[in-house]
Formats: sequence, C-alpha cells, structure tokens
Amino acid sequence: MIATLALSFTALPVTLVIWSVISLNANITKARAIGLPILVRYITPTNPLWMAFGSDIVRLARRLGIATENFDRFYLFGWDANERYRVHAELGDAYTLVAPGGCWIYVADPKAAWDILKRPRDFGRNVEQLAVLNVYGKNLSTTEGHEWQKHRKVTAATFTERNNELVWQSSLSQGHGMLQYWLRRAPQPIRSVADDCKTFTLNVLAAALFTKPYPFEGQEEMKKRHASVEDPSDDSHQYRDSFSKILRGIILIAIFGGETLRTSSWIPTSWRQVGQAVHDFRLYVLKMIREERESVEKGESTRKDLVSALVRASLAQQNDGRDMTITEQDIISNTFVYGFAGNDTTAISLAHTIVNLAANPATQEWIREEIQYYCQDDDFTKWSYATWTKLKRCQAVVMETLRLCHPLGSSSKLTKDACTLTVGGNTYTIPPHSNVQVNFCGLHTNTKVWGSSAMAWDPARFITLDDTQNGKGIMEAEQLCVFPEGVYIPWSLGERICPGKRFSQVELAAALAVLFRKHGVEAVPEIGESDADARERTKMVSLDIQMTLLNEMYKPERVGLKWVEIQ
Ligand code: HEM
Repeated sequence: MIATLALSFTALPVTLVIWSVISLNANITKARAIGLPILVRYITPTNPLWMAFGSDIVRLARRLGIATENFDRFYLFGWDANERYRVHAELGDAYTLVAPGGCWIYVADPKAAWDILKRPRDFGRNVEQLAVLNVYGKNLSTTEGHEWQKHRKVTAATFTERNNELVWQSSLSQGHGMLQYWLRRAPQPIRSVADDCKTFTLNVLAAALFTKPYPFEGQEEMKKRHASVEDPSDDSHQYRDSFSKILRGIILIAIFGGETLRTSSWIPTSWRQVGQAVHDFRLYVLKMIREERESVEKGESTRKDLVSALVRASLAQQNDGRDMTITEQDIISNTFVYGFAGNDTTAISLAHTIVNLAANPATQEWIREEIQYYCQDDDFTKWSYATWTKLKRCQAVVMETLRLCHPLGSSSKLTKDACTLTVGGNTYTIPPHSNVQVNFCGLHTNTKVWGSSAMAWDPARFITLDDTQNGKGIMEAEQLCVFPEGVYIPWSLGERICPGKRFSQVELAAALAVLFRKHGVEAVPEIGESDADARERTKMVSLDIQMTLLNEMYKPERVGLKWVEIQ
C-alpha cells in the first residue's frame, strides 16, 4: 500500500519532467526552423502555478543569493518589462522564447512592429488569451473580424471630443480632490500613491461612462467608510466597489463564472463577494441604460457620457430599422471593457509619472513653468478643455514614463496561417498559430533608436523647437516630436489602436496640471538616507516591475511621498 502511494506520488512529477523535456525539445526544433535566435526557458511563462507563485520564488532566490543569472532575469512574471531592450541587445531585435508549453516570438524592431500591427489578417488578436474579459459577453477587445467590426462601429460613437471634455473636467476635479487628501495627510509620508491613482481613474471613468460625480476618497477614508454603516442613498459602492472587486477577481470569474461564485454554497465568502460584485455592476449599468433611454425618448437628455452615446446610437439604429442593433448586452459588455482597459492602464501610468517626478525635482519645475503659463486662473474649473493640447511638457512627461514602463508590456498576436516577417533585412517564415509579441518595452528602449540614454528618464527628449514660430514665446515654439512609424507606439497602431488614447492623454495632462501648478512632490528619506539617496531609491522602485494583470511597480509603498506648496 505504502509502496503504491509512494509510486503514485513520484510518478506524477517524473511524468511531468519527461513531458516537459520532450515538449521543450520539440519546440526547440520548431523554433530553429524559424531561424531567429533562441532563448530557452524551462518553465512555461503561462503555467498557472508559476504565474501564481513563480515571482515570489524568484524574489526569494534573489534575496538568498542563489538565483542563477538566467533564473533572475527570465522567470519573474513581467520579466520582459524589466529586461526592456537588454535581452534584445544580446540576441537581436527579434528572438524566439522557447518553453515546454510553446514558442513566443518577441519583436523590438520598429519596422517589423509596424508591419505586424498593420497586417491584422496575418497577425490576429489572441482572443483565447483575452477570454477572461468576457465577463458580460463578447466585446470590442475580445472579438475579431466581422464581429469586431460591429463592436468598433458601435463604440466609434462613444470616444468623442464631447466625451473628452467631460474627461478633462472630471480629471481636474478628481486630481484636486486627490491633492487635498494628500496634503491633509502630511506630514505622514504618502505610501498609497498607486491605490489612490486607481481611485482617481475609477472616478474619472464613472464621470465619463455615466456622468456620475463621486468625490475623491483616499485609502484611509475608504477604510473608514467600509467600517461604517452604508448610506442607502449613496450608490458609489455599487459601481466603485463592485468594479474594483471585479478587477481584482477577474481570474476567479474566468474560472468559475460570476453566477457560480455568487450562488454556490461551497464558495468561500471573499470569492462569493466577487460573484456578487459581477451581479451588482450589471444591475448598476442596466439602471443607467434604462434611465438614459427614458430621458432620450422624452427629449430631455443632455448627457455627454459614453453610456448615453451608446444608448442614443442604439435608439437611432432601431428607429432607422437598421439590422446592426446595439443590444443592452453589447452596452454592458463594452462598458465593462472600457472600464477594464481604461482604469488600471491609466492609473499605473499616473502613479509611475508621479514617482518619476518625485525622483526628478528639476522636471517638476519645468512642467510647473508651462502649467502656470497656460493655466493662470486659480480656479481650475475655468481652465478650458483646449488647454490640454498646449501642455506639451506635461504630455512629454507622460510619454517618457510610458516609454520606460508600459502597463501592457506588449501586444500579443497570433498568426493565422504561415506568413513572412522581415526583421533587419532578413525575412523569416512564421508558422501558423505562432505567438508574436510586439514588445513595447523592448521597442521603446531600443538603443539603435533611443541611443545610449535609452534607459534614462528624460522627458525633454520628446520636445522639439518649431523654427517657424519665430517671434513667439518659447512655450508656443515647443512641439512634441513626431517619430517614424513604429518607433513610439504605447497605444499601439493600426486598426486595433487603443480607442481610449485621447481619453487617457487628456486625463493624465489634467491630473499633472492640477497637481503640479502650485505644489511639488518630494521623496521622503528613510533613516540615514540623504535626499539624493531617497531620489535614487525612488528611481529604482519605479523601474522594478512585476506583472499582476498588468505591469505595475513592484512595491510602490517603499517610496514615501510628501506634497508641499510652492511659494
Ligand atoms: C495610458 C493609458 C492607456 C494605454 C497605455 C493603453 C494602451 C492600449 C494598447 C497598447 C492597446 C492595444 C492592445 C493590444 O493590441 O493587445 C489598447 C487597447 C484598448 N484600449 Fe487602451 N490604453 C490606455 C487607456 C485606455 C482608456 C482610458 C480606455 C477607455 C476608456 C482604453 C480602452 C481600450 C480598449 C477598449 C482597447 C481594445 C481595442 C480593440 O481591441 O479594438 N484604453 N490600449
């Protein structure tokens, strides 16, 4: 009996090892046939167990000083975001990562990246990988071909200048609220910048999606609210809390489904709350849709938000008798994916930007000069929407942050049939069903394009002087650089370009304007540290990335921030 048990226990890992060796060898043969340089990894990056525990193991091995160089560099979840161009500099602008579970081609060559993104028929969306986003059914992000075109047409009505104006106004007011919260908490160092930025973007989305103005609530205030009895007239928990629970529990939802999580008796309470959140968010959006439909039908609606635009588009199609009717289901699923795609991406970028600015006080001065030039009124509600395009230094700061730390890391493509790809003058045949990663982190730090200062955070590299503006002031003469195709593409390009690009640009410019016009942020030194040491540590924290669902700063709380008024 004991012998049988021991045999079964050893048989499983032994079979796994044998399977891994055989699969790895088969994949190495496939990768060799492509002809690109090869990087071998003995554990598959998408192995669920490794995704859950692998990064902790790598970090522990690092701490104990027992990690080999390869283990240290290539086994963390989010390793490619930390490597940036380094691995490409060793292997080439394209290489194949080979693991027992498959092959992944990483590309950091601008021309090849451009080529891939412009050929969606050859390099399609990896919809299987994105199925987790089908919480409320298929949507813009999780479809392809004809189905995707339907969603794209539907959603084209939503990301308009009318809506972006709403984004500008709500970002200014949320940014103001966030700054007041941080100032109130002084002299305690602020260690919640990453979480606070998520509250900021969640509230901006509430305004842009439903015209719902929620006051900014910092981490401490949120904890207090959760501890007290909820006010039934306050529906913020239904949107805000349910949505953030869904974001955190998205993998559980993908595995079990929202209804099973909510209704099964064997499910742990914390998981059941995730299921409840899926239910609550759906009810909330349905309520918004029905309210808006009624007021549009009565001719009373003046709302500029995204859900309102979708409801109008749907009613217009119904009235015209067109067949592409937008259903309630389409509105809910796309509202969810806007929230999903637009929340953490922008929040992570904002947190990174603030931390980078804390490490670089001179750049704070540089943007403050611009903000004070264009935003002269002390009352931020008077700043016109058109101002955002003038804030080029602010935009440059965001662009430089996204260049070094990209929340998505790469755009994941899947070849349909065999196709060719040219990299650096050599043409390769890529087999069908190959994973191809347009590696934003590698591309944006490619030293052939960005030079030896590729790893330095220097927003001024994005600004150029326009000679034709002679006679005008320096601010008017400054322009944002325009790059050749494929060189700088943090919002991707081609038909699957991010529809929220302008939305996030406006949101981030507004946040910086309101935060830095009359205030500055400092990195608080730990005991025994000088100010310069604190800034250096802050820089390192900003560069240390780990992937959860997206690429985020590993431990943002290791930096204490202090906001001060500039006299
Ligand atoms: C700094 C902020 C942002 C960055 C860096 C960013 C970047 C990107 C990138 C690179 C893609 C293409 C993904 C791929 O090819 O796999 C994408 C797609 C998408 N983004 Fe964004 N995004 C940002 C903000 C937003 C916002 C604010 C929204 C909406 C409110 C949004 C909505 C979407 C949607 C719906 C898609 C899928 C489009 C499709 O597949 O056709 N994004 N984003």
